[in-house]
Amino acid sequence: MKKLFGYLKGYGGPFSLAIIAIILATVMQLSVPILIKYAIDSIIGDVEPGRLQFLMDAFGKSLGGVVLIIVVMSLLRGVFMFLKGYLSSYAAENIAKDIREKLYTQIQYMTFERHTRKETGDMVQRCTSDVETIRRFLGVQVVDLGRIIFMLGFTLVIMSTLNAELTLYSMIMIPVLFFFSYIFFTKIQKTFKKSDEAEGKLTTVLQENLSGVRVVRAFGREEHEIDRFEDVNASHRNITYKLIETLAVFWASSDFLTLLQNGIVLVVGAGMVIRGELTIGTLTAFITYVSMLLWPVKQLGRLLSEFGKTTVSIGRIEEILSEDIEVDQPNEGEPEIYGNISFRNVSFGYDEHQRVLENVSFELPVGSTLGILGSTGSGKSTLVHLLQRLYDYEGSIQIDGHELKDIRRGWIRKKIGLVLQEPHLYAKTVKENIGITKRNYKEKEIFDAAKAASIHSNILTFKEGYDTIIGEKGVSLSGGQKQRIAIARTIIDSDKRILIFDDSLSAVDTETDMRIRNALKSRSKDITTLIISHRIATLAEADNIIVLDEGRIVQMGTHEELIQEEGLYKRIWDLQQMAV
Ligand SMILES: Nc1ncnc2c1ncn2[C@@H]1O[C@H](COP(=O)(O)OP(=O)(O)OP(=O)(O)O)[C@@H](O)[C@H]1O
Repeated sequence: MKKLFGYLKGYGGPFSLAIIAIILATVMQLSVPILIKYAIDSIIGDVEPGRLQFLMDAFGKSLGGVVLIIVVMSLLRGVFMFLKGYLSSYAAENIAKDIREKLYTQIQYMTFERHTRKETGDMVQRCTSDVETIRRFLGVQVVDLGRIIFMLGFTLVIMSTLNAELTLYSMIMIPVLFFFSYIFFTKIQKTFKKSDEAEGKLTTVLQENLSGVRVVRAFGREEHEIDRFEDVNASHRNITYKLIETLAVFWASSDFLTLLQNGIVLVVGAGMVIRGELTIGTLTAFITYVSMLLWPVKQLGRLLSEFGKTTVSIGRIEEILSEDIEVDQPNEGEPEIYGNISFRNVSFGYDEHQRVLENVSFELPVGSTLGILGSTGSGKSTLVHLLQRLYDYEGSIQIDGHELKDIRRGWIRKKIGLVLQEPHLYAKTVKENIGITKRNYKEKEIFDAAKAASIHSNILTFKEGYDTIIGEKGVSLSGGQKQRIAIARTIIDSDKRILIFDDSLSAVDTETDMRIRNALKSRSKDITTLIISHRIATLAEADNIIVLDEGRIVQMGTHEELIQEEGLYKRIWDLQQMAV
């Protein structure tokens, strides 16, 4: 509740005006039965107007005058309802926009560790459906709450002025209806949560399938994928069905209670009319007012159930907003980075029970190249993650003598260029993709980077050259072309003092691989480079090579040294030599 009102901050003005507008609309609505009573009793019939003498003074016995005023009031009600809709939507849309922005910013700064633990589909759902639930609640229900309270109070006052005894009869069902709504609200909350989770799972499966479509086709997993989707789809259907069923039971039962209440008033009221204790006009007004009285009670139930759903959504959003984010500490600085790297007894595990790196130590002077070889899962990418300060580590990692933990994350990442094996390219032009890190790259800089990455001549063969759009709406690139564009995108940035190629030359042939490495070397002699590769030819020219096995360095040396000693390096070298 506190959180919900927190969201309203800054939009109190439009919300208050919306509530005033809806109260005025309700006044117009509630006045109509009084006018009808007057018309029936005092204009058509011959009953003394009593408290309604003021109507007699204003309209005399003119039915036309009363009808006219009913029309005017209905029009005014329409105007006030429009204002309420306009103002509350304005506030709710802005609040939803604010929440989305907050979430997006949080996601940008959330620690990498938290990111890897979250399912993408679920996150997308929290940023869309859950925000939508809050928007709907604030845009419709909160303002309705003002109307409900006012309507309930005002209807009761009018009714009791007309006839206190019949008012009591009209209230019999109120506690029943309210209690019923409350139980329903408690029950439905869990189902709403389950429904949200099922929707999240559905989105996750869909998202995974779309992004992994090539793997699915390659392994002929279509049927398995369809089965998997059918499972989550069926479970989503079942939960939603149960939800709708429960809601239907609620609406039907509450309608029954309302009708029952109408019946009670009609029977008791008719008896009173027969006994001459009530006029027909008052009974007519009462029947209308009973519906008006029970509507807010029922709405209160609905509001409570929507509130249940909204609290679940708020909880899911707050869960993301309260996740750990990368926060700069006061001791973290922005020292000049040249590129001397030193790992001393570095150990790390994604969880406490399993070490992924164990006592890793090596020195990498500025401008030199380190080759990293190791079987899958041996910790190569993890080592690179640590260098980017994505995780905390044990031991010491120093860059130019500064402990990595004391260097601001944003600063060190600005200085380190990382090319992944499967880079993510944007659905933009080739030129925009290469120059993504800065807006104002000159064409020559883009061409030079592309040339160094051995992709320039390829790009020129595309239909629109550097202006060709990459991705679904444009050209489909091969794995090697993607890798080379990603290399060009990384090396164009002259701020980078350290370059990391995480198996990012795997999809290019040996010759292109060599051409790229030579071009990089001649571009800048003082950039420190780390190359992870399964291909010995890619690593052979490195100044130093480490071989990782289950997180430990098991061999270290130059290519010439390593092919002399027995071990993984020589075994792979021999195998690759044989293949050649
Ligand atoms: N985010 C993560 N959370 C938990 N465990 C992880 C995470 N990332 C990697 N691991 C585990 O850490 C170990 C090392 O993974 P890493 O990706 O560093 O290996 P790698 O040598 O780069 O492998 P590959 O050559 O296949 O890329 C593996 O056992 C892997 O399952």
